[in-house]
Parts: sequence; C-alpha cells; structure tokens
Amino acid sequence: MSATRVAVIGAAGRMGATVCAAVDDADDLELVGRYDAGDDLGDLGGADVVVEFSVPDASPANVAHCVERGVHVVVGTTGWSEERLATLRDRLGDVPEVGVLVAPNFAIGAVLMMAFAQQAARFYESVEVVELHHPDKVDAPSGTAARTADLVGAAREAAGLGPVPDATTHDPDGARGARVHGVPVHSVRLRGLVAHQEVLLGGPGEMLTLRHDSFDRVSFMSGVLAAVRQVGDRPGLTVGLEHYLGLG
Ligand SMILES: NC(=O)C1=CN([C@@H]2O[C@H](COP(=O)(O)OP(=O)(O)OC[C@H]3O[C@@H](n4cnc5c(N)ncnc54)[C@H](O)[C@@H]3O)[C@@H](O)[C@H]2O)C=CC1
Ligand SMILES: O=C(O)C1=N[C@H](C(=O)O)C[C@H](O)C1
Repeated sequence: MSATRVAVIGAAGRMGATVCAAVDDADDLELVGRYDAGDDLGDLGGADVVVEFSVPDASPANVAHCVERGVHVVVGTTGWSEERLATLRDRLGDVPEVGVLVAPNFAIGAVLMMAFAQQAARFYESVEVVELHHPDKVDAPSGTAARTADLVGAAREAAGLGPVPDATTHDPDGARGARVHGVPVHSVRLRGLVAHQEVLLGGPGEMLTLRHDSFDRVSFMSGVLAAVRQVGDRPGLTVGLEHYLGLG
C-alpha cells in the first residue's frame, strides 16, 4: 500500500516541528510539505492530509484552503468558536467526501480527563478548571479548558444543576477567573511547564481531582498520527479526538 502524503501548516512552530518529525518517522506516512507564515500553500505539495497547528486567527483560512482543494485536515490550533465551526461545516457541505477533525487536545490522557469530567459533573455541586501552560502560549483560557468547561457545563445543565455555589460579591481584580459555560476557569502561565490541567469537583466533605500533565509535546503525537490515518475515512466535521477513539 502506498504511503499517505502529509503536509504540515505551522511547521516551524513547537507543535508543527514535532509533527514533522513524527510523520518522518512513520513508515506509512510521507512528509510532502512544510508551510509556515507567509508561505504560499499552493497545491499543498500534493498532500492527502494536512496537519494544521498555527495560530487562532490564521487557522480558519488555512483549513478553508485545504478543504477547497479536497484535502482532509487534522486541526490542533485553538480558537475554533461555534461560529467558526458553523462556517466550516457549511463549507464542507460543498465537498462531502472531505474529512476535518478539530481537536483541542491530542493527548490520550487529556481526552480521557475531559470524558471523566463530563461523566462526574452531575454528581458535584462545585466544579472549577485550572489550566497551567508555558508562558509562550498566546491564548487563554486554553482550548482544552474551554472544551472541558463546555462539556461539564452542558452535563450540569442536563442534570438540572444550578450555578456553582459562590458567595463572592467583591472581586475587583478578577481573582475568581473566567466563566466558561458557568464554570470558573483559571489560567496559569509558568516557565518550565508544557501543558497541564486540573478539574476540581467538590461536594459535601469531599473533592475529586482529575489531573493531566503533558511533560513533552511527544504526548500529542500518537493522537495526531491516529487522526491522520483515520480522517480520510470520516467525511464531514468532527470536533474532539474522542470520536475517533470510540469515546464520543
Ligand atoms: N490540539 C492539541 O493537542 C494542541 C494544540 N496546540 C495548539 O496549537 C497551536 C500552535 O501551538 P504551538 O506550536 O505551541 O505554537 P507556535 O507559536 O510554536 O507555532 C505556531 C506556528 O504557526 C505559524 N504561523 C503563524 N501564522 C501562520 C499562518 N498564517 N499560516 C501558517 N503558519 C502560521 C507561526 O509562525 C509558528 O511557527 C496553538 O493554538 C496551541 O494552543 C498546542 C499543543 C497541542
Ligand atoms: O498551546 C499549547 O501548548 C497547548 N494548547 C492546547 C490548548 O490550548 O488546549 C492543547 C494543550 O493544552 C497545549
């Protein structure tokens, strides 16, 4: 069987460079293009699949370029709001054979953490998300934290839980963090870190802590490569790697 041809957008970045190395190392994949800011994406080097890890403001146009050329895309870039996803879904309506996966986190443990948090949400009165990342990250909260909060918030709503208890009335400096789908989210940026998250769930007399740590970007590679191998067989838009792992 011939190798799947893969191009990487954002190839000079932390994730893009790691993906290029992982694709180079895989016997069944061939790296046919590396693109970064300012490059003409052209025919994408004849790629069957593109892996996109760039910046939130550039990602939708990059993905549109691929989709218009009938190329499947695995997207790891954050910032895919509901509005952006809806536009992409519309665009995919014109090319029904093309598959796109948008996933906020490709580490298996992070995917499991989100699934466990969603499962646990209905049992706890209180929940907060703390995400901790390297200080070169440009977006906050992280895509993973936003998705976790969305999943947890929706599960709470479905279970008929009200707002998380919080007596705070005076918070001039925003110490209680952001609110995503009603869930408080706190972002830490610290030299030495890569990507980490805790979901804290509290009930009378107890707390459940779900924690995931990516110590190295290699943690994302098995998920990225699994997605590259499957995306061509999954037409349309999929959000979240869990759907490729039988967890969705
Ligand atoms: N889904 C996941 O598992 C993960 C997602 N990420 C996300 O991936 C994205 C990239 O993260 P990093 O690699 O750490 O960032 P980075 O800053 O190291 O790399 C981004 C790269 O994109 C390039 N770029 C900027 N504008 C571009 C354009 N218009 N077209 C093509 N390339 C462009 C930059 O020059 C840079 O080389 C972020 O949104 C981050 O949150 C990061 C790690 C894991
Ligand atoms: O920028 C990063 O590093 C990461 N970004 C993703 C996110 O925002 O969730 C995934 C992971 O946390 C690493």
